[in-house]
Amino acid sequence: MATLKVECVVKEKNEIGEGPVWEEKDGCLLYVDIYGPKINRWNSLTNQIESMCTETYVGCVVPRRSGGYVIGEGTRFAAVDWERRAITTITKVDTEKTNTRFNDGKVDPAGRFFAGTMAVEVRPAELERKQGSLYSLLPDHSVVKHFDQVDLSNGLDWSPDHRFFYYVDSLTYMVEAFDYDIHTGGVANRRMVYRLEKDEGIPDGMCIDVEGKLWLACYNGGRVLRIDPLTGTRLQTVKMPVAKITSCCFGGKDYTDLYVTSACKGMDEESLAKQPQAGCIFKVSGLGVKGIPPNSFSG
Ligand SMILES: O=C(O)[C@H](O)[C@@H](O)[C@H](O)[C@H](O)CO
Ligand SMILES: [Zn+2]
Repeated sequence: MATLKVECVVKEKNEIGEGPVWEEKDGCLLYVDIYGPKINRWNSLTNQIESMCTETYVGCVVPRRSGGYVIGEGTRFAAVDWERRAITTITKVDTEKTNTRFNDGKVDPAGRFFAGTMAVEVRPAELERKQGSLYSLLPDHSVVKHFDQVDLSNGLDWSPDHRFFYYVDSLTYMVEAFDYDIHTGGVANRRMVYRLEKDEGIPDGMCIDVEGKLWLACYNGGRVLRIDPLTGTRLQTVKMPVAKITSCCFGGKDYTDLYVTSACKGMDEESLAKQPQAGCIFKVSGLGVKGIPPNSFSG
């Protein structure tokens, strides 16, 4: 059995590091700093970081099958030409709202880009409630609104057999499941999977492994949890060296390493001194489990 190891690999701090995605072809980790606002790309072989500023808060970035990326930025879905460092609007959401922004997002196994919105925070986790919605951007660039009344749209992923969609609205302190129809891209039959315990903090980003178990980043909880969504039980707790853990994805050789993002926004000097790695990105190895390669937006 491999031994568990937690290493700080990206030492450049993010205000809110989020949305990690492994790019196998170049051995790179793609992620955003929501408040940078920036899209970043860390090369695991050279240890170099390439960055690109966005106009406003950027919640998520995903690869695009035809090249480049798609982002959920402010209230628009936009296309990124990484070589040219150019961003063009695809379409807007939340057009009737004035104070929302995209947060976490991910591509489903059929190439649809799912991303949710939330009210812009006054302080971390302090915001006008019920302002968010969950959307998907389809290959023809039309948008589906799946539901509204969301407080803080966050982690999402699909079961390996595509039958379930797992979702976090952070302020519910739960992980929830829906039945998923991979043919229509529709979600139905919402129910609770796991409720966080007090010291586990606020549920944030998450990803799934090949065994269909969820890896959940716990903001203010300083840990990542492995949860069995079918039984609703916590299988494992991985303690991290900083409290504000925001998201995770599998990457590296055969997708056996878990890359974990964190934040430092809103921390005072005293807690920053105690947690000098807040905002950095960590690699957890030796978990003995594999992740699933990320999907690319097909439009
Ligand atoms: O990373 C995110 O998803 C949010 O945009 C952040 O603001 C925090 O994680 C949130 O405040 C904690 O719940
Ligand atoms: Zn998040």
